[in-house]
Amino acid sequence: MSLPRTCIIGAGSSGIATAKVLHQRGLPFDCYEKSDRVGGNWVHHNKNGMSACYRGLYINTSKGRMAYSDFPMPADYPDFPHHSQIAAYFDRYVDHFGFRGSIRFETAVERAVRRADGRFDVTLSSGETKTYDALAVANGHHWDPRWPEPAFPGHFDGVQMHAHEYDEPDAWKGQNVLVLGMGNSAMDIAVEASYVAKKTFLASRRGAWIVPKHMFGRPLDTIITDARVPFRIRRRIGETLLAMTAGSPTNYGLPMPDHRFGSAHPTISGRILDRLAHGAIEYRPNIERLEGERVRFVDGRVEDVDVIVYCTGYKVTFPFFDPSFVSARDNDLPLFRRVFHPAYPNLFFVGLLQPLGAIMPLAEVQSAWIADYLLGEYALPSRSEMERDVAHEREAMFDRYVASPRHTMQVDFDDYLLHLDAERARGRRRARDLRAEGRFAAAR
Ligand SMILES: NC(=O)C1=CN([C@@H]2O[C@H](COP(=O)(O)OP(=O)(O)OC[C@H]3O[C@@H](n4cnc5c(N)ncnc54)[C@H](OP(=O)(O)O)[C@@H]3O)[C@@H](O)[C@H]2O)C=CC1
Repeated sequence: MSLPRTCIIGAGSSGIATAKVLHQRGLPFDCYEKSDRVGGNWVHHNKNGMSACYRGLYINTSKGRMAYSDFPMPADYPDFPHHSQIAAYFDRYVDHFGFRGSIRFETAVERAVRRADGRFDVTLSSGETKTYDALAVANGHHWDPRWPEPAFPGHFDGVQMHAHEYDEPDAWKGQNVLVLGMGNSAMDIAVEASYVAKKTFLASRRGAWIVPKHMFGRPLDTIITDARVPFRIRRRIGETLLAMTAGSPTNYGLPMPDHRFGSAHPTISGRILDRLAHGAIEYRPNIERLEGERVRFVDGRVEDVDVIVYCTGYKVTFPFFDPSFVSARDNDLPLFRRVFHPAYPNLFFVGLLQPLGAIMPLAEVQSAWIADYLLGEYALPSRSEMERDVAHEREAMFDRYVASPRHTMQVDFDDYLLHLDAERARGRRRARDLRAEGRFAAAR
């Protein structure tokens, strides 16, 4: 039997992980990338127009935690590398494993349609249409800006921009800048603004537990990670450590979060608390309305503002699918262990998750799992079993996390790896049993 041929959409950090695994395991594939180079979000001024990378971007997960398992980051890289180092690392990864020739650059997938026989017709920006046995979607989820919905009432005479457009703060010299949001974009942009702007305001609709990049001289993401320790214990340790170091967010003029530590995507910044403590950034609650050159906040205060930067997150979008086939309303796309679509077993999503940790090593293991499946070494559970598993996982996630479109695909890094390992082993046993019963082909 000939091996199935896969189309990989995107050569960012997830797409190249899939390409590398399929390449190494002898599975045929083509990877399409809109840009002229690999690296996706980590390529500053990426030609594909999709990168959210700004000049001063440093990753907030440590290099040991974000590297692929068999390709460490250079020893002379700092703990939290600059985007240029990360993009160079991805480039070297592709050349080291020798699969650049299977990536077609400056070629976008414009349409992907599942045929009656289950295969995919993929239409490219070149005008060609090619047919594939399987489709791996790795088009990223930090490129389609989410603006406040509904927009704030009133009108604003200054500049309004989304974090996705932000590059550097130089033009804000002498201006009043308002940064909205409590995620990592807001932290970085408010800090950068605070060095040049006349005044920098940070506003949000809820508080956050802001964690530093280091603790005890070690990257924070290497501490309290053991998946064998129950989450409630890890959470308590995290809360205790935070209380002993930064203390209450209210010490910095920030609101008390309406949730416990670990119930929101982590906000990581080694600098924001200092800038708040220096008075270089002032906190405000959410915007109530825009009033020309001023902004009114929900606590009734009004400030003169020249620039508003909406750091309000991103939409999960698949422009190549008909929305009636697959779409993620409010960023929600239920998937079996964040990879397999229960209704379409030859449709995979890679890196479509928000870990407490880095995506890259998870994308690598997801790809190995996909390769197991394509090679017939792994058999999926039945559709109803997958749906039950998905429902169970979602219930736990929605129970733990603050209700928000940013919390629809959260995973704990180490727990996820552990669970995926266990599922791969279960699927190998299923494949063996089905093969013994002579039913394996039907299952695929
Ligand atoms: N240095 C690094 O490595 C960086 C990494 N990142 C990563 O990129 C991803 C995206 O981060 P980011 O861009 O910060 O987006 P996030 O989705 O993480 O955060 C969006 C923020 O905007 C708020 N928000 C959304 N809609 C509204 C609204 N209508 N009114 C008021 N507030 C609103 C959210 O509040 P609520 O919680 O209430 O929904 C939240 O505080 C994350 O994975 C992040 O970790 C980003 C920047 C730097």
